[in-house]
Amino acid sequence: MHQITKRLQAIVKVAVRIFFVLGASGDLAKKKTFPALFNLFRQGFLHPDEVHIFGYARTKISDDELRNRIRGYLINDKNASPEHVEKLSKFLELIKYVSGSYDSEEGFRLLDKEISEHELSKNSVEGTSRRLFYLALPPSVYPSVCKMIRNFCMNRSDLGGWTRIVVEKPFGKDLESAEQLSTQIGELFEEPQIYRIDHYLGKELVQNLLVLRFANRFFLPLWNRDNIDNVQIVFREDFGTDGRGGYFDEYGIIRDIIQNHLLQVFCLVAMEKPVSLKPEHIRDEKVKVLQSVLPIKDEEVVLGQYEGYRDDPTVPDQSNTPTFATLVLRIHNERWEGVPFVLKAGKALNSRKAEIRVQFKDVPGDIYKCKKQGRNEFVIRLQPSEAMYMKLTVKQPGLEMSTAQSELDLSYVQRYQGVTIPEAYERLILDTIRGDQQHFVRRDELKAAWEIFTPLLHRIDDGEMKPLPYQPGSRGPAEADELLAKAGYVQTHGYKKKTKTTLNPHQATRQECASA
Ligand SMILES: NC(=O)C1=CN([C@@H]2O[C@H](COP(=O)(O)OP(=O)(O)OC[C@H]3O[C@@H](n4cnc5c(N)ncnc54)[C@H](OP(=O)(O)O)[C@@H]3O)[C@@H](O)[C@H]2O)C=CC1
Ligand SMILES: O=C1O[C@H](COP(=O)(O)O)[C@@H](O)[C@H](O)[C@H]1O
Repeated sequence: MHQITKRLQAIVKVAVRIFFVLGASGDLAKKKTFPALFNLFRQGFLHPDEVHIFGYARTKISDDELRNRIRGYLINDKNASPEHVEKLSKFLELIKYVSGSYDSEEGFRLLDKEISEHELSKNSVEGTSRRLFYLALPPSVYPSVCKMIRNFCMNRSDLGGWTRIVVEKPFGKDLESAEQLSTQIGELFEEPQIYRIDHYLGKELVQNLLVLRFANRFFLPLWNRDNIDNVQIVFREDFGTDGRGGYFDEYGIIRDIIQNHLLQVFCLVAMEKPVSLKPEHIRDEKVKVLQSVLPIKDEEVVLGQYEGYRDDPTVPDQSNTPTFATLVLRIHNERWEGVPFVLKAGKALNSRKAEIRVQFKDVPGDIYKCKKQGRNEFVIRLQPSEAMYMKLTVKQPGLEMSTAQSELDLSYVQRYQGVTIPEAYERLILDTIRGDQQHFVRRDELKAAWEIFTPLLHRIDDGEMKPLPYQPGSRGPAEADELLAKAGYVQTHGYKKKTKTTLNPHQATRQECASA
């Protein structure tokens, strides 16, 4: 009886949440992890009486030195109100730093001792806190870190609480290494404790994809091979490897962006309707569509490397690593047979943009000769300036009966004025606290993703496929545009999307008519 009461007390009291940012001295921690935690704190999702944050890394610094390193990423000129400053100083007080290695008991025992002290100081029962370990670390140290957590830092599950780990991409380098990593981690933690984060799944418009597809009658009958000619999923950055050349050269653009971020978006665009919104039902459908992807053909791949990439001292002089790739995925199923999905990603290009472009087939029985105007397209811009718009043919306003391309435009900045769109990491960290794995990658999903790309990656690693040089600031190799055209994409010439003015719609129409 006494034992039961004690357990009940523990469960009732258990509210303490502890975040561990392992690799706290690194780039991701300061730019993304701590800012996301701060934003959650500011908005009241993390309560100062319940939460504590530990940074952990080998670098020998004090609590204050860590706080000073991250402070600049939590405040800026536009956001320095007295209220913000006060919240920031309260948040920084919650952070402590422990230094230790990633493969020895000492540091992790010290961490556990600190947690116990904290639990007791919060009048909670030792071992009962909810512990979230964020591995902001190179994947090479995941196995040893997970072992240390398992051996020395777990909550006592029979007393309540939980332990979860968040692991960052890249999860492995190919099918074999990813499976090996999954097995190593899987021997230490159950799948529901493992959160494989892909921050593209936390982006507002990526989260909107299933809503768009399955909550709108418009799209249900159109979303298939009968109506859609081709789909592009594009990521462009207008800067190079930016001090991360050493990391990047080991992975390349396919492992850095396409195998994870773009493939996740691809799944949401192409998968079938899940049985329900339960995370497992959604992830089941993602796995199915990945398993239906046909082997990638060499002639449907264009690789590039920007000129100057190898000037980075951390990049080998003979590097064969692509910084750009365009490739075609084809799905062998009833919905998508014959529809090319063109995935394109590149660094040091002419703009920074991520978008999905669904191009529809030509109108049959084209009495308006609108084929020459260009095809209908549905574009979902993930960033910058979230938007979705449909390019369509309309009557040109005026006395003449002529047609023109125009757009139905939902730009978030205009439609949702004053609404702050949360950062991807913020949303995903909140999911980990809530125990919602919908927007995280399941082990079998990861395996299916690597199955698609491993043969191609091995041919590139072996030097059998070579990247073409391209000018920084360009669109990438011209061959990529040729591949796109071969895949069936028809460029609309002479159309430019109109940005909205502040005029009311009536005035705008009159002005356009006047100038027409
Ligand atoms: N930076 C980014 O924008 C993004 C990063 N990621 C992923 O997040 C993870 C962390 O990335 P990032 O912060 O950039 O990485 P860093 O290179 O900055 O490494 C993070 C920390 O890990 C420790 N570390 C670095 N190299 C080693 C090593 N060889 N062995 C042991 N410890 C090491 C260092 O801490 P110390 O020496 O103090 O122990 C370092 O501060 C990676 O998996 C990366 O792929 C994912 C998306 C974006
Ligand atoms: O994971 C990564 O993503 C970033 C791009 O993220 P975004 O949210 O700014 O689009 C990329 O720069 C980096 O190379 C890659 O590792």
